[in-house]
Amino acid sequence: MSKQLKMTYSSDFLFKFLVIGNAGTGKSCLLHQFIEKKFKDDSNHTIGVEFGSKIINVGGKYVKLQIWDTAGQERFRSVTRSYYRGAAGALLVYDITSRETYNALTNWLTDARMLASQNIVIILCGNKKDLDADREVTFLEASRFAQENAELMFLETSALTGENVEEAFVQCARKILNKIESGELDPERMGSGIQYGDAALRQLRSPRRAQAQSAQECGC
Ligand SMILES: Nc1nc2c(ncn2[C@@H]2O[C@H](COP(=O)(O)OP(=O)(O)OP(=O)(O)O)[C@@H](O)[C@H]2O)c(=O)[nH]1
Repeated sequence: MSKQLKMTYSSDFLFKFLVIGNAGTGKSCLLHQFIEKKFKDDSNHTIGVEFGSKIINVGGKYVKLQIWDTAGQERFRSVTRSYYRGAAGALLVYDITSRETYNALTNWLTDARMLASQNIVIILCGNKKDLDADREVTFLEASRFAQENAELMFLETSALTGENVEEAFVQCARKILNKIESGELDPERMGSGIQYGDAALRQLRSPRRAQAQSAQECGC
């Protein structure tokens, strides 16, 4: 199968992802930039949740990300919280030009670990990196925050220029894959937020089919 076809039709894993953080930090724009490779310049507040999906190649494995972009506004919190369950990964977004969005990170982290899973893999994204002149949160303090909070991964991103957007999703997916490979995460555990994709299922099924065929052939 050609690489292009495999990208279109097959995946080894499916990961459920969340994008969380205060309203106006650029969550919908990050998702749009990731999927469409374009800046969404007419972005309105998200009502409840929106959905996007994309297949990425991580170290030779094809991973389908199913991404829930949640509304940051408090009035939607009860709806958005109901989508956290069983998420394997999350982008936790603040706006580098707004200290208020940075100060809210601890609450978002607590929610994610309580409602999704204690093992959820989170990457902290300081978005609007292009607005450096208006910066209210330094790179250094956010790096320290990330280190002090169970070693979150951390990147500054720009949904406007696209800088580090793909990297954020890929780094998060790579960490989940590493945890699967090391046995720390079990895709078969209920609520892991991970499923085998169609390519992996074909591989899992084919040895059995081969066994059944050889049993038939030998008549036992
Ligand atoms: N300069 C700049 N502006 C951005 C960037 N990302 C988003 N914005 C702007 O920030 C505003 C909010 O972006 P959204 O993506 O709608 O924010 P959100 O976090 O999804 O907001 P809610 O849906 O209310 O939670 C919009 O006016 C975007 O144009 C960025 O990287 N750079």
